[in-house]
Amino acid sequence: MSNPLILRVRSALAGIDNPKTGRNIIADGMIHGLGADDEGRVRFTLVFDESADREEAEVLLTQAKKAAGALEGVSAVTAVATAHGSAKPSQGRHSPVSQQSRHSPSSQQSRHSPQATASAHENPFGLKNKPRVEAAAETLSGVKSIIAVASGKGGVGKSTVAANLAVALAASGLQTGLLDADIYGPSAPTLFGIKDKPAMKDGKIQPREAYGVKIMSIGMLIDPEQAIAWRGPMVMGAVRQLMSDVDWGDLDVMIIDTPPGTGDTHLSLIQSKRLTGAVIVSTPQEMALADMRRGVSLFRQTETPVIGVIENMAWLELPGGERQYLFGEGGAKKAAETIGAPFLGAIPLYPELRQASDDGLPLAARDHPGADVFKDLAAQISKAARSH
Ligand SMILES: Nc1ncnc2c1ncn2[C@@H]1O[C@H](COP(=O)(O)OP(=O)(O)OP(=O)(O)O)[C@@H](O)[C@H]1O
Repeated sequence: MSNPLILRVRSALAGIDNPKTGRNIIADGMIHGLGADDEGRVRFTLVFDESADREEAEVLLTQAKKAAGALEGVSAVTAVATAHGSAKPSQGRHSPVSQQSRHSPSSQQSRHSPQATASAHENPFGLKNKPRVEAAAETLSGVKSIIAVASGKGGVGKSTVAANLAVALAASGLQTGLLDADIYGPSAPTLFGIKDKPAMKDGKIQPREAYGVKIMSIGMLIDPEQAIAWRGPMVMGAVRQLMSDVDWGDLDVMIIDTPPGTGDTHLSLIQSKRLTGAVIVSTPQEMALADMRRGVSLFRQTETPVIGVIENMAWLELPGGERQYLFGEGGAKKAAETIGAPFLGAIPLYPELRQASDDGLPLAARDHPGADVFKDLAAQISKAARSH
């Protein structure tokens, strides 16, 4: 989901320290949904802990906006600060730092109770009114297995992995769909080079098709900036409509790219009772691992099988063939063993993967060693999906 401008913004933001941890805000994983369009309009969300105070959030937000806005080629910056929910499954992941009542019982209730679907916000795409998420999922009767790709933390490459897995699954002969439900930072349009809006036919949204994968992204339906402030009922409505208003037809497997963390999207998917299982993507370093454990725990608590853990950006291969472990060696594998989740494999850091993603040409569809890595992961996932 990045382009050269995004990379420059990332490095400018990496110059801003979080006084609480002494690390920069990129290293702390606080920047989510970073995007930029051809006109140089940049957007991102700055995600804080629930414990962060409002003043501190506003200072960092101002600094971040200023740093991005000062870059050549940036015409506008839209950024908001949100609070990161705790890992408790009864809470959503994001709530605005500025919102006074974010812990109030009524806001908890409205997030996840079935009655929440009766909210006026339940129809975010402005389509016809729909029943609850469980019922919406019934319209996916032609879809044999549904796999959520999740990560505890942002920026670990979850969307890149989800997209390439979908391409590899399709290449293996399976009818495959990719539902990009990463509400706060949809990437599928960039990863597949899809620019235009999807067509409607007989009242249903038609998924796009690329590399044999049927693709629908929330980013094809709305401007991601609109979704930044969405909470429980809106998110639930969006997930429901991505399931029931899209003409998915018959699929062997549907991959769902979820937002980082554990929040309303995950709960909506779990409530749909259609998840075959979840795959967790993590980088090797400790901070990402702590979040990964929380993700695994949410799925386990709700009896959603954890198909396994994928370690991304595991190492960089040097020209002489040596491996450089930039984020530590084998951390995700060890963590998977500790928590008793299968380890599916490691994906190295491929500079070409980032380029391929920016160019809208998934690496899994190319003649590249990375394509074999995704092929192997896809084979394990489809085998596991058949057994669940
Ligand atoms: N194995 C890899 N090698 C090189 N670059 C990678 C790799 N995996 C991901 N990337 C790059 O890292 C960046 C972040 O990846 P991506 O957007 O998939 O992460 P994410 O976890 O989905 O992020 P978000 O939290 O914003 O949803 C992108 O520029 C992507 O191209």
